[in-house]
Amino acid sequence: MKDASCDPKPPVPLMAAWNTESQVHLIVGSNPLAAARCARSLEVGATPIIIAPETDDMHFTLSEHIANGSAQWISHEFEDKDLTTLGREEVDHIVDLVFVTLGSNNSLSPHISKLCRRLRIPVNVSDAPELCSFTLLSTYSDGPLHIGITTSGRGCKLASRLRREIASFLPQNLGTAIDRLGAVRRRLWEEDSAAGLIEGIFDREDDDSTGQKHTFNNLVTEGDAAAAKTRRVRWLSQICEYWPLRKLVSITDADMDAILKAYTAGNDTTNGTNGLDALSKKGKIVLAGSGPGHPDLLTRATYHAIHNADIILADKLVPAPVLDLIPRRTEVHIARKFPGNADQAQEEFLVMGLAALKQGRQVLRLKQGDPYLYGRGAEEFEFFRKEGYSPVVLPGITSAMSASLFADIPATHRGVSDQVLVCTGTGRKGAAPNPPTYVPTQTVVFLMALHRLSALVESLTTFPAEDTGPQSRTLWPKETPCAIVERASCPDQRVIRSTLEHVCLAFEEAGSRPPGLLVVGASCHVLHNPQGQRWVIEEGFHGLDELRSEVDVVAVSMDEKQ
Ligand SMILES: O=C(O)CCc1c2[nH]c(c1CC(=O)O)Cc1[nH]c(c(CC(=O)O)c1CCC(=O)O)Cc1[nH]c(c(CC(=O)O)c1CCC(=O)O)Cc1[nH]c(c(CCC(=O)O)c1CC(=O)O)C2
Ligand SMILES: C[S@@+](CC[C@H](N)C(=O)[O-])C[C@H]1O[C@@H](n2cnc3c(N)ncnc32)[C@H](O)[C@@H]1O
Repeated sequence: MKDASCDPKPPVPLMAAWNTESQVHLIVGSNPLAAARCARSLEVGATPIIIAPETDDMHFTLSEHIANGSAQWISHEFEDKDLTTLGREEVDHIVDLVFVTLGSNNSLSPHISKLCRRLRIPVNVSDAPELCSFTLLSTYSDGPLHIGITTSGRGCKLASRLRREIASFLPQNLGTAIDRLGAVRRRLWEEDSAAGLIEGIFDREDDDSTGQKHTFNNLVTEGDAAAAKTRRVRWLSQICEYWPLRKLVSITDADMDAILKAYTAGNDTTNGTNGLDALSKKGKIVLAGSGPGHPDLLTRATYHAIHNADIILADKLVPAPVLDLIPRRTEVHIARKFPGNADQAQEEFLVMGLAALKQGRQVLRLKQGDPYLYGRGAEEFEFFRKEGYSPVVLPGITSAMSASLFADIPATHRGVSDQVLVCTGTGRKGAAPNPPTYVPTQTVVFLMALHRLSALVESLTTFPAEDTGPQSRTLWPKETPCAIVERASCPDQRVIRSTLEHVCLAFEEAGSRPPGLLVVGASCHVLHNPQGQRWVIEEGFHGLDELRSEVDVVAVSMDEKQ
């Protein structure tokens, strides 16, 4: 294999998964590698044709495939016309793919590679990356799920190790769960299409920026039965986005039906609890925040509460790695806080929490970030206090402050920013909140803002056309630095650094990766300045995991000293 460090060009990302069913694959050679290629072609539903002269050392599995008719053998040395005569009739007999297994020293290899490229036939030449127009992936499959790994010719053993490691992180039966969710999605799609509802609203909610008001919130006010169906589609996307994989794979058709019917059912709030009020043991409730995403940002108090609870009522945004810390036997419910259903889901949890308390159980109401910051924490506190159960409230690291930190944005910075404002980008019932006035030394953090980013940025930088009277606020200059921070503290954290002028386009091109927030103000460019570029996108954050392994290393070496 060639030393990759000498490659002149860095590898570019790959684009497609390929359906090779019924294709004709030409395999030049009869050695063990040819046998492996032949097996792979058969696995993906293609018909392999072996091109090799009469030989004594035909690999035995090739001989078997030829003998049982699954592969065809043309016993001659490769001829140019093989490429254009042995393929399927429907593609004018041109073969679909060519594997050359003769090695890079054989003069036929570059010749076949050149010919294939001219004929637009994908070609792979073993041990000669420069002669390949494609490389093979090390794949993991589970039903409809296919994960392919390539190191772009740098290390096939490493690729296969990575495949195994990634696969070992995935729960069993993920393929079946994907099938089940796919079937529900299709069903909803068909029902909604029949009702004439769906028009590009599947995963994104920023239609309001284009003025096309068939968004979710509009549907609420219309309140008709058909709108309910459209909402279910969005609920499904949220389940796929937020639920831990472990929970997703254990979901049954009945669970799915229950979730999707919940909207119309309205008062299905008990979820299995039956109000055994008479027990003498008094229940206790803890209301805790779980931090922005990474489990290491939990407080020790919340960690203990997780381990001591009999029942955990977790909000939808509570990060999956935090949910993974919950002991297996603990009863867990995840809020059905899907767009437009927040009040109902909230009510559902209050009823469940109270029922559990009356049974004398330890209840943990787990919220994301900090429980009091846009988390309805105080409402819940009041509710339970009135019922005679005052919660113990535990703070959590809020995304409002930590997301900017993890994106290297200092909320205040001497001479640049001397104040911080945290606000919501979406008001009650989806209303547009009053935009804050421009303060040059302020850092503003907008939560719940990205699904209506364009409208928000517009409101910061321009006055509405009809608003011609005296203005009580100053507009934010379009050159104001800003950043979108998504999935802060998680390995898939993403930061888009830009200015108010370009941020919407950047976000539109990048697509959303919820949850995320917008930070606006001069402090955004203190540590990273895009230097004239319209935007810069930074992917990934592993700081906390790296810290974790260093601590582990120290702990081990201390153990050894003892
Ligand atoms: O008022 C409404 O019914 C919904 C309007 C709406 C809001 N955010 C929004 C929407 C659109 C939507 O959810 O469809 C928009 C909204 N709601 C939410 C998110 C986060 C997400 O789904 O990714 C987002 C943002 C999505 C994005 O920007 O990409 C979810 C949300 N809203 C909220 C909470 C907290 C909670 O319910 O306990 C939660 C988290 C629930 C969970 O983890 O399960 C609460 C919320 N929603 C809202 C506010 C601002 C209220 C105000 O300023 O008066 C507040 C704060 C509050 O009630 O104290 C308004
Ligand atoms: C309803 S608010 C709850 C905030 C939470 N109580 C807190 O203190 O972080 C939800 C919003 O928090 C923000 N958010 C939560 N986690 C985040 C994360 N890891 N990265 C970026 N933004 C996040 C997003 O703006 C999301 O819309």
